[in-house]
Amino acid sequence: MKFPGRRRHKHYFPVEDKDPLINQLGSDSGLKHSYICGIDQIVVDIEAKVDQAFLDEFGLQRGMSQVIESDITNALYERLKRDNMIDYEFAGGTIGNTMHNYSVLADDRSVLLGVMSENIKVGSYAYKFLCNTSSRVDLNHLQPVDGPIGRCFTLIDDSGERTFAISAGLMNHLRPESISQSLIENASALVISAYLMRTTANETMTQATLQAVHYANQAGVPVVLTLGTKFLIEQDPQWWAEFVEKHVDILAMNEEEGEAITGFNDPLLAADKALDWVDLVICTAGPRGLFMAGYVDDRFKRETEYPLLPGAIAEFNRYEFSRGMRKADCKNPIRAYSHTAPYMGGPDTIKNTNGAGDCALAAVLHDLSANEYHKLNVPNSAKHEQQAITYSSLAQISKYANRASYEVLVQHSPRLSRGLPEREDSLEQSYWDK
Ligand SMILES: Nc1ncnc2c1ncn2[C@@H]1O[C@H](COP(=O)(O)OP(=O)(O)OP(=O)(O)O)[C@@H](O)[C@H]1O
Ligand SMILES: Nc1nc2c(ncn2[C@@H]2O[C@H](CO)[C@@H](O)[C@H]2O)c(=O)[nH]1
Repeated sequence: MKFPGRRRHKHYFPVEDKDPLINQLGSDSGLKHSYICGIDQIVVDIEAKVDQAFLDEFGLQRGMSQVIESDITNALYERLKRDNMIDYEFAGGTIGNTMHNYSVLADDRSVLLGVMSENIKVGSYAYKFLCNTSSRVDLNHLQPVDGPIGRCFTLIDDSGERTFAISAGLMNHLRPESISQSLIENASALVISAYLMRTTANETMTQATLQAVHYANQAGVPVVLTLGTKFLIEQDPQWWAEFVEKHVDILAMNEEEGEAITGFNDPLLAADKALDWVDLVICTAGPRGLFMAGYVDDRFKRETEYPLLPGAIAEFNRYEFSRGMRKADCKNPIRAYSHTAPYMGGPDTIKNTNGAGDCALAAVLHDLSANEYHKLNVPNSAKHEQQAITYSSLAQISKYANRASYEVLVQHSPRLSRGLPEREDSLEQSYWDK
Protein backbone atom coordinates (compact mmCIF):
# COMPACT_ATOMS: atom_id res chain seq x y z
CA MET A 1 0.00 0.00 0.00
CA LYS A 2 1.37 3.33 -1.05
CA PHE A 3 1.24 6.15 1.50
CA PRO A 4 2.73 8.84 -0.70
CA GLY A 5 3.88 12.29 0.12
CA ARG A 6 3.89 14.53 3.15
CA ARG A 7 0.78 15.42 5.04
CA ARG A 8 -0.14 18.97 4.21
CA HIS A 9 -3.48 20.28 3.15
CA LYS A 10 -1.80 21.42 -0.06
CA HIS A 11 -0.80 17.88 -0.80
CA TYR A 12 -3.16 15.25 -2.06
CA PHE A 13 -2.74 12.35 0.28
CA PRO A 14 -1.96 12.12 3.99
CA VAL A 15 0.81 10.44 5.85
CA GLU A 16 0.94 10.37 9.66
CA ASP A 17 4.43 11.86 10.01
CA LYS A 18 4.15 12.06 13.77
CA ASP A 19 3.29 8.45 14.44
CA PRO A 20 6.58 6.52 14.79
CA LEU A 21 4.74 3.24 14.24
CA ILE A 22 3.89 4.34 10.74
CA ASN A 23 7.53 3.77 9.87
CA GLN A 24 6.81 0.06 10.10
CA LEU A 25 4.78 0.55 6.98
CA GLY A 26 7.91 1.58 5.07
CA SER A 27 8.95 -2.00 4.46
CA ASP A 28 6.17 -4.18 3.16
CA SER A 29 7.43 -7.54 4.45
CA GLY A 30 5.36 -9.34 7.07
CA LEU A 31 2.52 -6.87 6.88
CA LYS A 32 -1.10 -7.83 6.64
CA HIS A 33 -2.73 -6.72 3.45
CA SER A 34 -6.11 -5.24 2.71
CA TYR A 35 -7.83 -5.33 -0.65
CA ILE A 36 -11.04 -4.17 -2.21
CA CYS A 37 -13.33 -6.27 -4.33
CA GLY A 38 -15.40 -5.06 -7.28
CA ILE A 39 -17.95 -6.68 -9.59
CA ASP A 40 -18.40 -5.57 -13.17
CA GLN A 41 -19.71 -6.40 -16.58
CA ILE A 42 -16.41 -7.02 -18.35
CA VAL A 43 -16.36 -4.75 -21.41
CA VAL A 44 -13.96 -3.13 -23.83
CA ASP A 45 -14.68 0.49 -24.81
CA ILE A 46 -14.69 1.23 -28.54
CA GLU A 47 -14.45 4.99 -28.81
CA ALA A 48 -15.44 7.13 -31.79
CA LYS A 49 -16.42 10.75 -32.46
CA VAL A 50 -19.92 10.98 -33.92
CA ASP A 51 -22.67 13.52 -34.61
CA GLN A 52 -26.41 13.48 -33.93
CA ALA A 53 -27.19 12.09 -37.41
CA PHE A 54 -25.01 9.09 -36.64
CA LEU A 55 -26.86 8.42 -33.38
CA ASP A 56 -30.21 8.77 -35.17
CA GLU A 57 -29.11 6.33 -37.86
CA PHE A 58 -28.72 3.61 -35.24
CA GLY A 59 -31.64 4.70 -33.06
CA LEU A 60 -29.38 5.63 -30.14
CA GLN A 61 -30.42 8.11 -27.47
CA ARG A 62 -27.84 10.81 -26.85
CA GLY A 63 -26.24 10.81 -23.40
CA MET A 64 -27.61 7.38 -22.44
CA SER A 65 -25.98 4.03 -21.80
CA GLN A 66 -28.19 1.57 -23.68
CA VAL A 67 -28.00 -2.13 -24.45
CA ILE A 68 -28.21 -2.90 -28.20
CA GLU A 69 -29.21 -6.07 -30.07
CA SER A 70 -26.82 -7.98 -32.31
CA ASP A 71 -28.19 -6.64 -35.63
CA ILE A 72 -27.59 -3.03 -34.48
CA THR A 73 -24.20 -4.02 -33.05
CA ASN A 74 -23.08 -5.52 -36.35
CA ALA A 75 -24.31 -2.56 -38.41
CA LEU A 76 -22.73 -0.06 -36.00
CA TYR A 77 -19.41 -1.87 -35.93
CA GLU A 78 -19.32 -2.23 -39.73
CA ARG A 79 -20.00 1.45 -40.16
CA LEU A 80 -17.32 2.51 -37.65
CA LYS A 81 -14.79 0.25 -39.35
CA ARG A 82 -15.77 1.22 -42.90
CA ASP A 83 -15.40 4.93 -42.19
CA ASN A 84 -12.28 4.47 -40.11
CA MET A 85 -13.93 6.18 -37.15
CA ILE A 86 -12.58 4.15 -34.22
CA ASP A 87 -10.19 6.26 -32.15
CA TYR A 88 -9.22 3.57 -29.70
CA GLU A 89 -10.27 0.27 -28.15
CA PHE A 90 -9.43 -0.04 -24.50
CA ALA A 91 -10.57 -1.97 -21.42
CA GLY A 92 -13.55 -0.23 -19.79
CA GLY A 93 -16.51 -0.88 -17.49
CA THR A 94 -17.26 1.52 -14.71
CA ILE A 95 -16.05 -0.80 -11.92
CA GLY A 96 -13.27 -2.30 -14.06
CA ASN A 97 -11.97 1.25 -14.47
CA THR A 98 -12.37 1.95 -10.76
CA MET A 99 -10.49 -1.20 -9.71
CA HIS A 100 -7.70 -0.49 -12.20
CA ASN A 101 -7.36 3.11 -11.04
CA TYR A 102 -7.47 2.09 -7.38
CA SER A 103 -4.65 -0.40 -7.95
CA VAL A 104 -2.58 2.18 -9.83
CA LEU A 105 -3.11 4.87 -7.16
CA ALA A 106 -2.59 2.58 -4.16
CA ASP A 107 -0.01 0.37 -5.87
CA ASP A 108 -1.91 -2.44 -4.23
CA ARG A 109 -4.23 -5.35 -4.90
CA SER A 110 -7.86 -5.17 -5.88
CA VAL A 111 -9.98 -8.11 -6.99
CA LEU A 112 -12.26 -7.88 -10.00
CA LEU A 113 -15.18 -10.28 -10.31
CA GLY A 114 -16.99 -10.85 -13.59
CA VAL A 115 -16.66 -13.15 -16.59
CA MET A 116 -13.85 -13.81 -19.02
CA SER A 117 -13.81 -15.77 -22.29
CA GLU A 118 -12.23 -19.15 -21.64
CA ASN A 119 -10.59 -19.27 -25.09
CA ILE A 120 -8.73 -16.08 -25.87
CA LYS A 121 -7.17 -15.22 -29.20
CA VAL A 122 -4.35 -12.70 -29.41
CA GLY A 123 -5.87 -9.35 -30.38
CA SER A 124 -9.44 -10.29 -29.35
CA TYR A 125 -11.46 -8.03 -27.04
CA ALA A 126 -10.90 -10.34 -24.11
CA TYR A 127 -7.15 -10.16 -24.81
CA LYS A 128 -7.32 -6.35 -24.97
CA PHE A 129 -9.15 -6.21 -21.65
CA LEU A 130 -6.47 -8.28 -19.94
CA CYS A 131 -3.62 -6.32 -21.55
CA ASN A 132 -5.06 -2.96 -20.49
CA THR A 133 -5.67 -3.90 -16.86
CA SER A 134 -3.10 -3.21 -14.14
CA SER A 135 -1.22 -6.29 -12.99
CA ARG A 136 -2.21 -5.25 -9.45
CA VAL A 137 -5.83 -6.10 -10.29
CA ASP A 138 -6.32 -9.73 -9.34
CA LEU A 139 -8.21 -11.39 -12.21
CA ASN A 140 -7.90 -14.92 -10.86
CA HIS A 141 -11.49 -15.00 -9.64
CA LEU A 142 -13.10 -14.19 -12.99
CA GLN A 143 -15.60 -16.84 -14.07
CA PRO A 144 -14.78 -18.44 -17.45
CA VAL A 145 -17.51 -18.32 -20.12
CA ASP A 146 -17.79 -19.94 -23.52
CA GLY A 147 -18.14 -16.80 -25.63
CA PRO A 148 -17.30 -13.10 -25.88
CA ILE A 149 -17.12 -10.43 -23.19
CA GLY A 150 -19.08 -7.19 -23.73
CA ARG A 151 -18.33 -4.24 -25.98
CA CYS A 152 -19.17 -0.67 -25.04
CA PHE A 153 -19.38 1.67 -28.04
CA THR A 154 -18.43 5.01 -26.53
CA LEU A 155 -19.73 7.62 -28.94
CA ILE A 156 -18.66 11.17 -28.24
CA ASP A 157 -20.15 14.26 -29.88
CA ASP A 158 -18.74 17.76 -30.41
CA SER A 159 -19.95 18.96 -27.00
CA GLY A 160 -18.13 16.07 -25.27
CA GLU A 161 -21.41 14.28 -24.44
CA ARG A 162 -21.01 10.49 -24.33
CA THR A 163 -23.52 7.98 -25.59
CA PHE A 164 -22.85 4.37 -24.65
CA ALA A 165 -24.16 1.48 -26.74
CA ILE A 166 -23.55 -1.84 -25.03
CA SER A 167 -23.27 -5.09 -26.93
CA ALA A 168 -23.57 -7.43 -23.96
CA GLY A 169 -21.96 -10.67 -25.21
CA LEU A 170 -21.81 -12.87 -22.11
CA MET A 171 -20.87 -10.04 -19.74
CA ASN A 172 -23.96 -10.65 -17.58
CA HIS A 173 -23.43 -14.39 -17.13
CA LEU A 174 -21.65 -14.22 -13.78
CA ARG A 175 -23.37 -16.80 -11.55
CA PRO A 176 -24.07 -16.44 -7.81
CA GLU A 177 -22.09 -19.63 -7.05
CA SER A 178 -19.00 -17.99 -8.59
CA ILE A 179 -18.92 -15.48 -5.73
CA SER A 180 -16.54 -16.59 -3.00
CA GLN A 181 -17.98 -15.77 0.41
CA SER A 182 -14.59 -15.58 2.13
CA LEU A 183 -13.23 -13.27 -0.57
CA ILE A 184 -16.05 -10.80 0.07
CA GLU A 185 -15.94 -11.16 3.85
CA ASN A 186 -12.26 -10.29 4.03
CA ALA A 187 -12.39 -7.30 1.67
CA SER A 188 -12.15 -3.67 2.85
CA ALA A 189 -15.08 -2.86 0.58
CA LEU A 190 -17.37 -4.39 -2.02
CA VAL A 191 -17.78 -2.06 -5.00
CA ILE A 192 -20.75 -2.36 -7.39
CA SER A 193 -22.58 -0.23 -9.93
CA ALA A 194 -26.24 0.27 -10.80
CA TYR A 195 -25.53 -1.19 -14.25
CA LEU A 196 -25.29 -4.65 -12.66
CA MET A 197 -29.05 -4.60 -12.07
CA ARG A 198 -29.76 -4.13 -15.78
CA THR A 199 -30.11 -7.74 -16.92
CA THR A 200 -32.55 -9.86 -18.93
CA ALA A 201 -34.28 -13.08 -17.82
CA ASN A 202 -31.50 -15.55 -18.69
CA GLU A 203 -28.70 -13.36 -17.32
CA THR A 204 -27.52 -14.03 -13.77
CA MET A 205 -25.39 -10.95 -13.04
CA THR A 206 -28.04 -9.33 -10.84
CA GLN A 207 -28.42 -12.46 -8.68
CA ALA A 208 -24.63 -12.78 -8.43
CA THR A 209 -24.37 -9.15 -7.32
CA LEU A 210 -27.13 -9.55 -4.75
CA GLN A 211 -25.36 -12.65 -3.44
CA ALA A 212 -22.14 -10.67 -2.99
CA VAL A 213 -24.03 -7.80 -1.35
CA HIS A 214 -25.65 -10.28 1.04
CA TYR A 215 -22.24 -11.68 2.06
CA ALA A 216 -20.87 -8.16 2.53
CA ASN A 217 -23.88 -6.94 4.55
CA GLN A 218 -23.67 -10.01 6.80
CA ALA A 219 -19.96 -9.52 7.45
CA GLY A 220 -20.15 -5.73 7.93
CA VAL A 221 -18.02 -5.09 4.84
CA PRO A 222 -18.94 -1.65 3.43
CA VAL A 223 -20.92 -1.86 0.20
CA VAL A 224 -20.03 0.96 -2.19
CA LEU A 225 -22.54 1.68 -4.97
CA THR A 226 -21.90 3.97 -7.92
CA LEU A 227 -25.05 4.97 -9.77
CA GLY A 228 -23.66 4.80 -13.33
CA THR A 229 -26.25 6.79 -15.28
CA LYS A 230 -29.30 8.85 -14.34
CA PHE A 231 -31.52 7.11 -16.91
CA LEU A 232 -31.32 3.84 -15.05
CA ILE A 233 -32.24 5.45 -11.73
CA GLU A 234 -35.06 7.53 -13.21
CA GLN A 235 -36.86 4.34 -14.22
CA ASP A 236 -37.60 3.54 -10.58
CA PRO A 237 -36.09 5.98 -8.06
CA GLN A 238 -38.15 4.51 -5.22
CA TRP A 239 -36.67 1.03 -5.73
CA TRP A 240 -33.17 2.47 -5.83
CA ALA A 241 -33.68 4.55 -2.69
CA GLU A 242 -34.90 1.46 -0.82
CA PHE A 243 -32.06 -0.68 -2.12
CA VAL A 244 -29.53 1.95 -1.08
CA GLU A 245 -31.06 2.32 2.37
CA LYS A 246 -31.13 -1.44 3.00
CA HIS A 247 -27.86 -2.58 1.47
CA VAL A 248 -25.46 0.26 0.70
CA ASP A 249 -23.00 2.03 3.03
CA ILE A 250 -21.24 4.41 0.66
CA LEU A 251 -22.92 6.04 -2.33
CA ALA A 252 -21.11 7.61 -5.29
CA MET A 253 -22.99 9.60 -7.91
CA ASN A 254 -22.79 12.65 -10.13
CA GLU A 255 -25.21 15.53 -9.71
CA GLU A 256 -27.65 14.21 -12.34
CA GLU A 257 -27.79 10.79 -10.73
CA GLY A 258 -28.09 12.53 -7.37
CA GLU A 259 -31.14 14.38 -8.60
CA ALA A 260 -32.64 11.20 -10.06
CA ILE A 261 -32.44 9.33 -6.78
CA THR A 262 -33.12 12.13 -4.25
CA GLY A 263 -35.16 14.67 -6.22
CA PHE A 264 -32.69 17.48 -5.33
CA ASN A 265 -30.76 19.11 -8.15
CA ASP A 266 -28.42 20.88 -5.75
CA PRO A 267 -25.54 18.40 -5.21
CA LEU A 268 -25.19 19.43 -1.56
CA LEU A 269 -28.86 18.80 -0.83
CA ALA A 270 -28.76 15.56 -2.82
CA ALA A 271 -25.75 14.41 -0.76
CA ASP A 272 -27.53 15.46 2.43
CA LYS A 273 -30.66 13.49 1.49
CA ALA A 274 -28.59 10.42 0.59
CA LEU A 275 -27.02 10.63 4.06
CA ASP A 276 -30.44 9.57 5.41
CA TRP A 277 -29.68 6.17 3.82
CA VAL A 278 -25.90 5.69 3.91
CA ASP A 279 -22.80 6.60 5.95
CA LEU A 280 -20.79 8.41 3.29
CA VAL A 281 -21.70 10.18 0.04
CA ILE A 282 -19.53 11.33 -2.86
CA CYS A 283 -21.26 13.58 -5.38
CA THR A 284 -19.18 14.77 -8.33
CA ALA A 285 -20.32 17.89 -10.13
CA GLY A 286 -18.15 18.19 -13.27
CA PRO A 287 -16.59 21.67 -13.50
CA ARG A 288 -18.01 22.50 -10.04
CA GLY A 289 -15.81 19.88 -8.43
CA LEU A 290 -16.90 17.45 -5.78
CA PHE A 291 -19.09 17.30 -2.67
CA MET A 292 -18.74 14.82 0.16
CA ALA A 293 -21.06 14.21 3.08
CA GLY A 294 -20.58 11.91 6.05
CA TYR A 295 -21.10 11.35 9.77
CA VAL A 296 -18.79 12.01 12.69
CA ASP A 297 -19.35 11.53 16.39
CA ASP A 298 -19.70 14.86 18.16
CA ARG A 299 -16.58 14.26 20.30
CA PHE A 300 -14.40 13.60 17.23
CA LYS A 301 -15.62 16.44 15.02
CA ARG A 302 -12.94 18.82 13.77
CA GLU A 303 -13.54 22.35 12.60
CA THR A 304 -12.19 23.44 9.26
CA GLU A 305 -9.39 25.97 8.94
CA TYR A 306 -10.74 27.08 5.55
CA PRO A 307 -13.36 29.80 5.08
CA LEU A 308 -16.89 28.71 5.88
CA LEU A 309 -18.89 28.33 2.68
CA PRO A 310 -22.38 29.53 1.84
CA GLY A 311 -24.77 27.09 0.25
CA ALA A 312 -28.16 25.44 0.58
CA ILE A 313 -26.91 24.37 4.04
CA ALA A 314 -25.32 27.44 5.64
CA GLU A 315 -21.61 27.07 6.53
CA PHE A 316 -21.90 23.45 5.48
CA ASN A 317 -18.17 22.78 5.51
CA ARG A 318 -17.69 23.63 9.22
CA TYR A 319 -16.66 20.08 10.18
CA GLU A 320 -14.94 19.05 6.96
CA PHE A 321 -11.69 18.32 8.84
CA SER A 322 -13.43 15.31 10.42
CA ARG A 323 -12.80 11.71 9.41
CA GLY A 324 -15.94 9.88 8.27
CA MET A 325 -17.60 7.37 10.62
CA ARG A 326 -20.47 4.94 10.33
CA LYS A 327 -23.58 6.56 11.80
CA ALA A 328 -24.13 3.48 13.97
CA ASP A 329 -20.68 3.96 15.55
CA CYS A 330 -21.47 7.54 16.65
CA LYS A 331 -23.04 8.27 20.05
CA ASN A 332 -24.04 11.72 18.86
CA PRO A 333 -23.84 11.65 15.08
CA ILE A 334 -23.42 14.97 13.36
CA ARG A 335 -23.30 15.56 9.63
CA ALA A 336 -20.12 16.88 8.02
CA TYR A 337 -19.89 18.17 4.45
CA SER A 338 -17.09 19.27 2.20
CA HIS A 339 -16.77 20.87 -1.20
CA THR A 340 -13.61 21.04 -3.30
CA ALA A 341 -13.23 22.84 -6.61
CA PRO A 342 -11.45 20.97 -9.42
CA TYR A 343 -7.71 20.56 -8.94
CA MET A 344 -5.88 23.63 -10.31
CA GLY A 345 -9.27 24.91 -11.48
CA GLY A 346 -9.35 22.11 -14.06
CA PRO A 347 -6.90 21.61 -16.93
CA ASP A 348 -6.51 24.20 -19.72
CA THR A 349 -7.52 21.59 -22.26
CA ILE A 350 -9.72 18.65 -21.38
CA LYS A 351 -8.87 15.62 -23.48
CA ASN A 352 -11.49 13.35 -22.01
CA THR A 353 -14.10 13.48 -19.23
CA ASN A 354 -15.04 9.83 -19.64
CA GLY A 355 -14.31 8.05 -16.36
CA ALA A 356 -13.38 11.15 -14.34
CA GLY A 357 -16.01 10.18 -11.75
CA ASP A 358 -14.78 6.57 -11.65
CA CYS A 359 -11.30 7.87 -10.89
CA ALA A 360 -12.55 10.14 -8.09
CA LEU A 361 -14.19 7.08 -6.54
CA ALA A 362 -10.96 5.09 -6.89
CA ALA A 363 -9.18 7.75 -4.82
CA VAL A 364 -11.86 7.62 -2.11
CA LEU A 365 -11.51 3.83 -2.05
CA HIS A 366 -7.76 4.23 -1.64
CA ASP A 367 -8.36 6.30 1.47
CA LEU A 368 -10.86 3.78 2.92
CA SER A 369 -8.57 0.88 2.22
CA ALA A 370 -5.54 2.74 3.63
CA ASN A 371 -7.51 3.07 6.87
CA GLU A 372 -8.13 -0.68 6.98
CA TYR A 373 -4.50 -1.36 6.14
CA HIS A 374 -3.28 0.91 8.90
CA LYS A 375 -5.75 -0.62 11.38
CA LEU A 376 -4.64 -4.16 10.46
CA ASN A 377 -0.96 -3.35 10.93
CA VAL A 378 -0.93 -0.71 13.66
CA PRO A 379 -4.08 -1.56 15.63
CA ASN A 380 -2.95 0.30 18.75
CA SER A 381 -2.32 3.56 16.97
CA ALA A 382 -4.00 6.57 18.55
CA LYS A 383 -5.55 7.04 15.16
CA HIS A 384 -7.94 4.15 15.76
CA GLU A 385 -9.33 5.38 19.07
CA GLN A 386 -11.82 6.94 16.73
CA GLN A 387 -13.73 4.21 14.92
CA ALA A 388 -13.52 5.96 11.57
CA ILE A 389 -14.07 4.44 8.15
CA THR A 390 -11.77 6.90 6.39
CA TYR A 391 -8.06 7.44 6.92
CA SER A 392 -8.30 11.18 6.22
CA SER A 393 -10.76 14.02 6.70
CA LEU A 394 -13.53 14.64 4.19
CA ALA A 395 -11.68 17.80 3.08
CA GLN A 396 -8.49 15.87 2.42
CA ILE A 397 -10.19 13.00 0.61
CA SER A 398 -12.11 15.26 -1.73
CA LYS A 399 -8.90 17.09 -2.65
CA TYR A 400 -7.27 13.78 -3.39
CA ALA A 401 -10.26 12.61 -5.45
CA ASN A 402 -10.21 15.79 -7.53
CA ARG A 403 -6.47 15.48 -7.99
CA ALA A 404 -6.91 11.95 -9.29
CA SER A 405 -9.78 12.79 -11.66
CA TYR A 406 -7.73 15.69 -13.08
CA GLU A 407 -5.29 13.07 -14.34
CA VAL A 408 -8.08 11.41 -16.35
CA LEU A 409 -9.12 14.75 -17.85
CA VAL A 410 -5.64 15.31 -19.29
CA GLN A 411 -5.29 11.88 -20.91
CA HIS A 412 -7.29 10.03 -23.54
CA SER A 413 -8.55 7.06 -21.57
CA PRO A 414 -10.63 6.54 -18.40
CA ARG A 415 -7.86 4.34 -16.99
CA LEU A 416 -4.77 5.91 -15.42
CA SER A 417 -1.59 4.95 -17.20
CA ARG A 418 0.54 5.73 -14.14
CA GLY A 419 0.22 6.74 -10.48
CA LEU A 420 0.26 10.31 -9.24
CA PRO A 421 3.65 11.98 -8.93
CA GLU A 422 5.35 11.68 -5.54
CA ARG A 423 6.01 15.40 -5.67
CA GLU A 424 3.52 17.69 -7.30
CA ASP A 425 5.14 20.00 -9.88
CA SER A 426 2.70 22.69 -8.83
CA LEU A 427 4.16 22.89 -5.31
CA GLU A 428 7.17 25.10 -4.83
CA GLN A 429 10.50 23.55 -3.81
CA SER A 430 10.38 25.23 -0.37
CA TYR A 431 7.32 23.13 0.46
CA TRP A 432 9.36 19.97 0.04
CA ASP A 433 12.41 21.36 1.82
CA LYS A 434 10.54 21.93 5.10
N1 LIG B 1 -15.19 20.37 -17.15
C1 LIG B 1 -14.47 20.10 -16.04
N2 LIG B 1 -13.61 21.03 -15.55
C2 LIG B 1 -12.89 20.77 -14.44
N3 LIG B 1 -12.96 19.63 -13.75
C3 LIG B 1 -13.79 18.68 -14.18
C4 LIG B 1 -14.60 18.85 -15.35
N4 LIG B 1 -15.32 17.74 -15.54
C5 LIG B 1 -14.99 16.89 -14.52
N5 LIG B 1 -14.07 17.46 -13.70
C6 LIG B 1 -13.45 16.83 -12.51
O1 LIG B 1 -13.73 15.43 -12.54
C7 LIG B 1 -14.54 15.05 -11.39
C8 LIG B 1 -15.59 14.04 -11.82
O2 LIG B 1 -16.31 14.57 -12.92
P1 LIG B 1 -17.83 14.27 -13.30
O3 LIG B 1 -18.74 14.93 -12.34
O4 LIG B 1 -17.93 14.66 -14.73
O5 LIG B 1 -17.93 12.69 -13.11
P2 LIG B 1 -18.95 11.65 -13.75
O6 LIG B 1 -20.05 12.35 -14.45
O7 LIG B 1 -19.30 10.72 -12.65
O8 LIG B 1 -17.99 10.94 -14.77
P3 LIG B 1 -17.96 9.41 -15.32
O9 LIG B 1 -19.35 8.89 -15.24
O10 LIG B 1 -17.46 9.56 -16.72
O11 LIG B 1 -16.97 8.67 -14.51
C9 LIG B 1 -15.12 16.36 -10.87
O12 LIG B 1 -15.36 16.26 -9.49
C10 LIG B 1 -14.01 17.37 -11.23
O13 LIG B 1 -12.99 17.34 -10.26
N1 LIG C 1 -20.32 -2.04 -16.47
C1 LIG C 1 -20.79 -1.15 -17.31
N2 LIG C 1 -20.03 -0.09 -17.65
C2 LIG C 1 -20.55 0.82 -18.50
C3 LIG C 1 -21.86 0.71 -19.03
N3 LIG C 1 -22.09 1.80 -19.82
C4 LIG C 1 -20.96 2.54 -19.79
N4 LIG C 1 -20.04 1.97 -19.00
C5 LIG C 1 -18.65 2.38 -18.71
O1 LIG C 1 -18.60 3.63 -18.07
C6 LIG C 1 -17.23 4.06 -18.19
C7 LIG C 1 -17.15 5.55 -17.91
O2 LIG C 1 -17.62 5.84 -16.65
C8 LIG C 1 -16.81 3.65 -19.59
O3 LIG C 1 -15.47 3.21 -19.59
C9 LIG C 1 -17.80 2.52 -19.95
O4 LIG C 1 -17.15 1.29 -20.24
C10 LIG C 1 -22.65 -0.42 -18.64
O5 LIG C 1 -23.81 -0.62 -19.04
N5 LIG C 1 -22.05 -1.30 -17.79
